[in-house]
Amino acid sequence: MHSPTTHDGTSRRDRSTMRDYTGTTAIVTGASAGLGVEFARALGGRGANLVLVARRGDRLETLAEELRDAHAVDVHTLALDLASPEATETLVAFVREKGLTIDSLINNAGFATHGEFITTDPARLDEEVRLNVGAVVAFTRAFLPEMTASGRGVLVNLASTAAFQPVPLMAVYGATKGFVLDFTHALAYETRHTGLRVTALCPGATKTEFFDIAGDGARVGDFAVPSEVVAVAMRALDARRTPSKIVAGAKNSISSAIARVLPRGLVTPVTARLMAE
Ligand SMILES: NC(=O)C1=CN([C@@H]2O[C@H](COP(=O)(O)OP(=O)(O)OC[C@H]3O[C@@H](n4cnc5c(N)ncnc54)[C@H](OP(=O)(O)O)[C@@H]3O)[C@@H](O)[C@H]2O)C=CC1
Ligand SMILES: N[C@@H](C=O)C(=O)O
Repeated sequence: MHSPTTHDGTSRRDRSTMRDYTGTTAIVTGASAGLGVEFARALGGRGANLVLVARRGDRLETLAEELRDAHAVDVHTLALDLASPEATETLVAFVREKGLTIDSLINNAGFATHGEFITTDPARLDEEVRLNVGAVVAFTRAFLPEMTASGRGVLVNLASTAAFQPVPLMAVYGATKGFVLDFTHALAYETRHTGLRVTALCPGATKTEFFDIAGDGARVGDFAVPSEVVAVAMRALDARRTPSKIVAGAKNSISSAIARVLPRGLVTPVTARLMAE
């Protein structure tokens, strides 16, 4: 993927000054690595208090200290497996116990598996669906009422350029991100009369721990830098009108727009070749 700074779905006329999140509270899932860390830094830098969630609590605490020192915001951390059946109940109980009201939710935690579906560990596929889809739906449902009532925050769901076409060798991952994209478009419409800004962020390959987990074969195109991808998202969230989908990077914007309209019989074998390289 090439420079993500050139396209964020906003016109020059839409651009406005940076939004201030002071006094609001944002949950960032998957805040122990990659894009989640950068979302936490970006929101904390604009004054948001934070609830950081992932399994590696030590990393969350290190980031929390950094953000408290740098921005004087409140940062809570919760070490939790978000693919576990009790994840939603635990997260909601944690938020209520701290007396917090949630204004923003960044549904960022997710992972992929590269390889033939037929030989992939079924337990891993189950976890992938529970995290990439189940947690996104459940957390959104849990916090959407207070987020729409507040009208001061954002709902960002991490989709992917993988959302725009079937992805052989990452069949489950591509389908989960297709779900996230359409789910988010629908929610953006349903909440259009509230102040909540709702968007699906669609990065291409980005230099994070993602490929350590998915396997390097998962990558298509050049790497983007995580902080730049998040900067693209933050700019689109600053705009007077936030689009319900943000594709990071001009090249990705063009290829995803083409992939979306091509017949599946054409785009699927092309994607299969790219994924097998
Ligand atoms: N990097 C890329 O090329 C792209 C990434 N994306 C999407 O962006 C999002 C972030 O990915 P990225 O930052 O790249 O990946 P990373 O692997 O760097 O980070 C993933 C984060 O998710 C957390 N996570 C994973 N599994 C669980 C779990 N079961 N419970 C709680 N937290 C979990 C990890 O924390 P921990 O291990 O501590 O639990 C980590 O904080 C994902 O949804 C991904 O699909 C989309 C397009 C491209
Ligand atoms: N879009 C990335 C994953 O989601 C990739 O290019 O692999």
